[in-house]
Amino acid sequence: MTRTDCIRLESVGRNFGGKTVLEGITLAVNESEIFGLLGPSGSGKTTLVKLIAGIDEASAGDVYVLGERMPKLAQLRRIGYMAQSDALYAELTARENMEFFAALYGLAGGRRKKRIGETIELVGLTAHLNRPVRSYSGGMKRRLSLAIALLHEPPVLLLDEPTVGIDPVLRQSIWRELESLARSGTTVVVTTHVMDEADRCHRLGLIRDGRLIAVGTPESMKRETGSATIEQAFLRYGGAAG
Ligand SMILES: Nc1ncnc2c1ncn2[C@@H]1O[C@H](COP(=O)(O)OP(=O)(O)OP(=O)(O)O)[C@@H](O)[C@H]1O
Repeated sequence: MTRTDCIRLESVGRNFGGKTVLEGITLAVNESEIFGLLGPSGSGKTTLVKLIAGIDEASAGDVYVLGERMPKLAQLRRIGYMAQSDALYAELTARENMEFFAALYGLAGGRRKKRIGETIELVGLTAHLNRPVRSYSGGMKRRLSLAIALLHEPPVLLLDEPTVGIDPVLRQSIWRELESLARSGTTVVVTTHVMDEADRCHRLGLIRDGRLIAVGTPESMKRETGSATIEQAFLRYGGAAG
């Protein structure tokens, strides 16, 4: 099957002050792929996702999403981004939050209503739609943030630890949805610490100390390192912290 690059990073680096957080990242993510970023805490996963989302700008190299050099404001409508810390309005209800973001993404009328209903259902919050977000638990806020990232059916989904604080049953249904979205053409980049989630990704990028130390399918990574699990493969590639 011929597939095109959806996200392309060329020699990307990011420094904060004198500190190098990402260095020499070259990577292509295909259309319709679920690509997982795996790495220890502080290895640079969030920074990389923010560069792809166009929320932050690379200090070196180039980032392209759907052929456009990032950052680019007009890409907002083509990207669904779920940050690690929830960007929600606590005093507004879930519905009001969703209405706000739907308007920002240019969703109107019947489509807006339909998408709010569909995405809130997916994350299991339909019964809580009219409650103010300040009364939500941490896991409920994560779920609402995920629903918002999915609202406008973006061709590119960037999810930073989307299932933290979400129970295993709901986590399964969210993964099934991500797989179904990918089958219908959505490109998904997801950061995770959860090894069984890593196994569900089509390909993985292992990050350590701001560098991409390996890229491949979960199976090829296990085979190449003679490992039974992704965790073991990661350690054999040199992913151990410290
Ligand atoms: N705005 C910033 N200014 C200075 N340093 C930063 C900034 N943002 C990130 N960093 C540093 O960059 C490094 C990578 O952080 P990042 O959040 O990308 O890691 P991560 O792999 O996503 O970690 P975690 O899994 O804990 O979320 C860390 O050392 C962090 O302190």
